[in-house]
Amino acid sequence: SSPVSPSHRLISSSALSGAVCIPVFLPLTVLFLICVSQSAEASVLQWPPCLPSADQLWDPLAPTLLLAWIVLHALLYLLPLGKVLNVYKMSTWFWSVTAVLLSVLLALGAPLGYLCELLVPLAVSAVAVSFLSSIYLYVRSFWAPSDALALGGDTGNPLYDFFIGRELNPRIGNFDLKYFCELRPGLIGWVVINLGMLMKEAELRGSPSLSMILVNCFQLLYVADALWNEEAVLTTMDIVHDGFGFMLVFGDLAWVPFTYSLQASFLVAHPQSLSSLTAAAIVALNDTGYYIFRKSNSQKNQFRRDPTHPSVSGLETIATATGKRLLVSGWWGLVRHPNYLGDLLMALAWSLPCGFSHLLPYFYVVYFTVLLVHREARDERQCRAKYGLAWDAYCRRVPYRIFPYIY
Ligand SMILES: NC(=O)C1=CN([C@@H]2O[C@H](COP(=O)(O)OP(=O)(O)OC[C@H]3O[C@@H](n4cnc5c(N)ncnc54)[C@H](OP(=O)(O)O)[C@@H]3O)[C@@H](O)[C@H]2O)C=CC1
Ligand SMILES: CC(C)=CCC[C@@H](C)[C@H]1CC=C2C3=C(CC[C@@]21C)[C@@]1(C)CC[C@H](O)C(C)(C)[C@@H]1CC3
Repeated sequence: SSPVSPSHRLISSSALSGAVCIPVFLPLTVLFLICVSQSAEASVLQWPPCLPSADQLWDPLAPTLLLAWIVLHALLYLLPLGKVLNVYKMSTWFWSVTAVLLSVLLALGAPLGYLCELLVPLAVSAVAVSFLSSIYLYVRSFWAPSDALALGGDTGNPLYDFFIGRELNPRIGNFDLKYFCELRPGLIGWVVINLGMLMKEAELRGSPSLSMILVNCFQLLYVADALWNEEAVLTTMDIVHDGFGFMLVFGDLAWVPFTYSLQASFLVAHPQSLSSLTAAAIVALNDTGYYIFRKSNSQKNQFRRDPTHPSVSGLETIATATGKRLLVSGWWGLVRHPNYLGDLLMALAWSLPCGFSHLLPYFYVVYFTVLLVHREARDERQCRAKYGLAWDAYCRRVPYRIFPYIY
């Protein structure tokens, strides 16, 4: 007789091999990319590939700083301040606390530029914390009731379930682990690493370059926007559908801070000169991307919260069998994912200050295009299953997915 429970689903061999290879391949990719960004050649195509030597991997200061950083954010999250939505703590105020703390540290002369030397051991520590946290999440999921498990995260295959995550929203009391990790230590850590690179450049060359200032400002705007609009993260696929396993833990704690900061890390060792005119054009591109990203996300969020609100009540919609309506005019009538379009324009603007001499600063644009195209296909499948014929009607009415007249 088969020991497979009825809730267990069959997984393809390609999905299983992905779940086995990715936890090895992605951490190595992070170390490789940091190493390339700091090497003189900065070539991603160099053979043999650039990897840190064994003695570069470890510095006892790195895990100490990382754990202190995570604990600081957990304590700030636990403070009884800020609005609570369901069990989620909205704490925009806490962004200002972090900013004040950082300013005090800088005023006291904290050598933030030293983060540049610590990048590799910090990334190794973040990978170790990701593995340990994912093991904890996997084990504790066996005590969770079956309705707390993510669809698709309970296949019965330990490797796959460890990777995808069994439990949907693991919590310790009211402390939601997924929501905490998605928006706090990694995302804010990314901004701090950028700032460290800016300080390092100032130490080396007397002042930060225009390229470095642009990269820091663009990415700070992106992170501040995410924290300012933190309610919106509650409706993303990651929070609503995906289990909290290695993929998301590693994505939040290691991938985001250490690969999203590659442009800043590249600029420390590879200074670029930028004319004011080029800088102005890049700022215009980033602002256009941000405008599309913010307006389209806010339009959908407002419509989902209150379709009778004056800012969205005049928009054309189609009805679906679920009772929910779909927007077919405004931003969501331009393409089916206007928010991805804005995000991709910003991604390009973050790379352009690094010039055209190297591929590495464009890693983020390439990775992000692949991620969003894959995500769009996944969302499309879920929406078709949810809305059926109404979704097909929406697709006929708005034929392009991300880029008008192209894709
Ligand atoms: N920087 C990064 O690394 C990443 C950034 N992002 C960004 O995160 C943001 C959120 O992205 P994501 O969670 O993927 O998805 P979206 O915010 O695009 O949400 C998709 C959902 O919106 C609803 N929807 C789709 N079309 C319509 C319509 N016409 N009218 C009304 N509702 C509609 C559907 O849900 P329902 O109908 O159930 O409400 C659908 O499932 C994006 O801006 C993206 O760019 C995402 C991933 C990584
Ligand atoms: C290769 C790999 C490990 C992929 C894992 C994917 C994750 C890195 C991303 C999945 C969805 C994300 C979101 C954001 C960051 C990256 C991850 C975690 C996000 C927090 C960035 C800021 C945005 O404003 C956002 C809040 C909309 C966004 C939500 C999704």
